[in-house]
Amino acid sequence: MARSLGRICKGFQCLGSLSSIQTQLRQPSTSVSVRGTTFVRTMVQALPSLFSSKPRDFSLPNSSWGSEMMRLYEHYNSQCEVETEGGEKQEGPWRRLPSYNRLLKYATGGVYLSKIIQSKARLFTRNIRDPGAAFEYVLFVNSEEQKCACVFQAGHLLEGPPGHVHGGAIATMIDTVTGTHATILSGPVMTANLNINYRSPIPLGSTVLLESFLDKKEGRKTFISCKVTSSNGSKLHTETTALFLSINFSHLLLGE
Ligand SMILES: CCCCC/C=C\C/C=C\C/C=C\C/C=C\CCCC(=O)SCCNC(=O)CCNC(=O)[C@H](O)C(C)(C)COP(=O)(O)OP(=O)(O)OC[C@H]1O[C@@H](n2cnc3c(N)ncnc32)[C@H](O)[C@@H]1OP(=O)(O)O
Repeated sequence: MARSLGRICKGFQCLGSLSSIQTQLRQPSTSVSVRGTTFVRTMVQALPSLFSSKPRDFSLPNSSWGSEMMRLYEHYNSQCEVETEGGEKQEGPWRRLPSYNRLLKYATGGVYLSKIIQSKARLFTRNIRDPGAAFEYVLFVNSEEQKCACVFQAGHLLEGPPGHVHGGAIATMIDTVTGTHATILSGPVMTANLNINYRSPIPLGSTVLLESFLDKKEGRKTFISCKVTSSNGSKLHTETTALFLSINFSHLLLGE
C-alpha cells in the first residue's frame, strides 16, 4: 500500500507537482482568471510527462473528423493564439486540452483486478482505436470566462434509439466535460450529482457542441451547468446541472 502510494505521489510530482500548482493558485497578486490560465497551462504542459512513452493526443484532428467537427475545432483553435496589432503572437482566450487514454501512468486502482489487467485500464471515452467509431471530441477551456467548450462527433458504436445517440453516451460526454471543467476549477473532484434533461435526440454521426459554465463554488462543492446543442447552436439537445465534490487523491486511488 505504502509503495503504491509512493508511486502515485511520484506520478503527481511528474504532474509539475500539485503543490507548485497550488502555490501558483495561492499567489495573492494575480487575478482569478490569470491564476486559472496558469493552472491550465501547467496542467497541459505536465500531462504528457505522466506517460512512459510519448502518448497519443486524441484531441487532435484525424481522418474521421467530418466538416462540422473540423469547422468548430478550427473556430476554437484559432482563438488559442491571437496576433497583436504589432504582429506578435500571444495567448488567446481559449486553450485546447490534450487528451490521452490514461491520466496517470503510476495509478493502479482497480483492487479487484490483477496487476497485469490493472495496467491495461484505459479512460472509458478513449479506449476504442478505430478512429471515428465512438467518442471523437476535443475540449477547449476559457479561464477568463470560466467556461469550457467541447466539440463532439458521435460515432456508430454509440447508437441507442435507431439512428440516434445513446443517452448514456451523451451522459458520459457531459460528465467528461463538466468533470474536466470542475477539475480545472477545483482540483481533484468526483461527480456527486448529474441531472440531465434530454430535450431532443442527437442524430448518430452528427457533431454537437457541449458548453459548460461555472454556476458557483461553495466549500468543497463545485456547481456546473452544461448544455448540448447542434453544431450551429440552433437546436437544444440537453440541459444539465452537475455537482462535484473536492476529494483527496487517496479517496480516489486507494479507496480511503
Ligand atoms: C489533478 C488532475 C488535473 C487534470 C486537469 C487537466 C485536465 C483534466 C483532465 C482530466 C480530468 C479527469 C477526469 C474527467 C473525466 C471524467 C470525469 C468523470 C467523473 C466521474 O465519473 S466520477 C465517478 C462517479 N462518481 C462517483 O463514483 C462518486 C461516488 N460518491 C462518492 O465517492 C462520495 O459520495 C462523494 C466523494 C461524492 C462525497 O462523499 P464525501 O464523504 O466526500 O462527502 P459527504 O457525503 O460528506 O458530502 C459533503 C457535502 O456534499 C453534499 N452531497 C454529497 N453528495 C451529494 C449529492 N449527490 N447531492 C447533493 N449534495 C451532496 C452533502 O450533503 C454534504 O453537504 P454539506 O457539507 O452542506 O452538509
